[in-house]
Amino acid sequence: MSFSTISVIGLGYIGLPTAAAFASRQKTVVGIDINQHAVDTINRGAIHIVEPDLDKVVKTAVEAGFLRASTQPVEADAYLIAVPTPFQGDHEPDMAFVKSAAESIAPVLKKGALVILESTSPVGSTEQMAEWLAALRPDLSFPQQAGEAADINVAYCPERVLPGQVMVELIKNDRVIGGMTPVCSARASELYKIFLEGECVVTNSRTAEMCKLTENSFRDVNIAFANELSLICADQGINVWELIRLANRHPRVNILQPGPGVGGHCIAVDPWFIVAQNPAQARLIRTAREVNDGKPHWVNNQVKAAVADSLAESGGRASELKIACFGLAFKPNIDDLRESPAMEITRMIADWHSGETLVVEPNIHQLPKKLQENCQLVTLDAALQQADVLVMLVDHNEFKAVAADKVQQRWIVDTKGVWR
Ligand SMILES: NC(=O)C1=CN([C@@H]2O[C@H](COP(=O)(O)OP(=O)(O)OC[C@H]3O[C@@H](n4cnc5c(N)ncnc54)[C@H](O)[C@@H]3O)[C@@H](O)[C@H]2O)C=CC1
Ligand SMILES: CC(=O)N[C@@H]1[C@@H](OP(=O)(O)OP(=O)(O)OC[C@H]2O[C@@H](n3ccc(=O)[nH]c3=O)[C@H](O)[C@@H]2O)O[C@H](C(=O)O)[C@@H](O)[C@@H]1O
Repeated sequence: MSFSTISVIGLGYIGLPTAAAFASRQKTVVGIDINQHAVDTINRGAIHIVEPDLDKVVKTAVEAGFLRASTQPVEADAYLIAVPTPFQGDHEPDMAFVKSAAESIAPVLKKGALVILESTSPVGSTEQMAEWLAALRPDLSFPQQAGEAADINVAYCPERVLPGQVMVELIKNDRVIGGMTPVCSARASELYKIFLEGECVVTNSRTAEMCKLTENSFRDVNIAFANELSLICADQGINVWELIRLANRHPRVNILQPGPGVGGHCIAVDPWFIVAQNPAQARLIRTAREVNDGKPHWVNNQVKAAVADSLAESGGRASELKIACFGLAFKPNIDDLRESPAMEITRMIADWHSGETLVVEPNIHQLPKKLQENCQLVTLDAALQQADVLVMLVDHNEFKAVAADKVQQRWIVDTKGVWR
């Protein structure tokens, strides 16, 4: 059965680009979201999130009548679920959004439909989702009971696009396709081939779930290695950036970059899904999370030490000393402040520092609420002129463009090796 109507459930950073990609290939796409503002914005041909080039694709698709958004699920040939999968409590996966998305489409499911879970999920989630659907639709057969002959096909197809490059990677990346049966995989591959230039690589749903978690855990563990090195080097009086540059000259060594910690809502979250399901085995993955989560506290202590040294030297008062934090985003050259270690560090500093805390973030126009009370958003030049202690948190291009010899301050805590 071909796909005339495709419905994407959850129109955020993943769902909206995916919906727009199908619509740009002249498929009728109905995007569903519980957020009325998102739905209204999309129906106006605009977007409610920041991602390069997404606005143009959405505008064209909406104007051409291929994409519309709604809060009400509709009958479709294929459903792609891209709702949040955060953690709760002691880093346990929270599957409530996936459950309610499944419950919302169950009444409109028709024989022959394909349901794909795209949300990053613990192993076994796709089978669980199929159970939820089956319980609500006893009139239809599902792969867990009927195998290849099922009325409904179900697959897990994780997304691996890099924020900031979504519109390119969505089309070009290879895609892991984890069907609950080979027929489910074949239909899911057929669906993605509508816009995909990368390859569809077929496996089962549990392996596909683990594959997504593995990719992000691999990166987290490798960043933790770099972050651990930065702590060791600080104690040993070694420049960690030079050290990594030298070590990476080895043909089989490729160390990532240390920083203020790991941010965003994926790499700092997904490894916990492996730990939650495999607490005894996932020792390295847990430790990597702890190393990366510990880095903001270490940076905060470095800033405290720099302030103490600066005051000891100048004999000045803490309340007269200005600290400038450079960058708030969770990584360079974006405006996304969610789960950002730079934000966390700035907030910690502003909490204990009795003098002014200046913030430079070229990608925003207003400080987030949490910082409005005791921080001040200033320009790069103003911060460089006024501050006594500099804290480099994000290697935005604007900061890298400032030559190190133009930075006069003696007290610099540089988590990205930009000026030190
Ligand atoms: N953002 C990223 O870079 C990547 C995210 N992922 C994964 O994709 C999934 C979605 O992430 P994002 O798009 O970033 O989240 P998001 O928060 O940007 O968007 C999720 C959307 O789902 C909507 N929603 C929540 N419950 C709903 C329901 N029951 N029915 C309809 N809509 C509902 C929300 O209102 C929101 O608009 C997560 O599992 C995430 O881990 C995977 C790869 C990359
Ligand atoms: C394995 C992998 O590269 N996963 C990607 C990742 O996107 P995300 O933007 O979160 O990743 P990122 O660029 O590594 O940044 C994560 C965090 O790690 C930090 N970071 C990154 C690289 C590095 O050498 N050092 C470092 O400290 C960044 O500053 C940031 O705070 O997670 C995405 C996701 O799953 O949401 C995934 O789709 C992307 O492909």
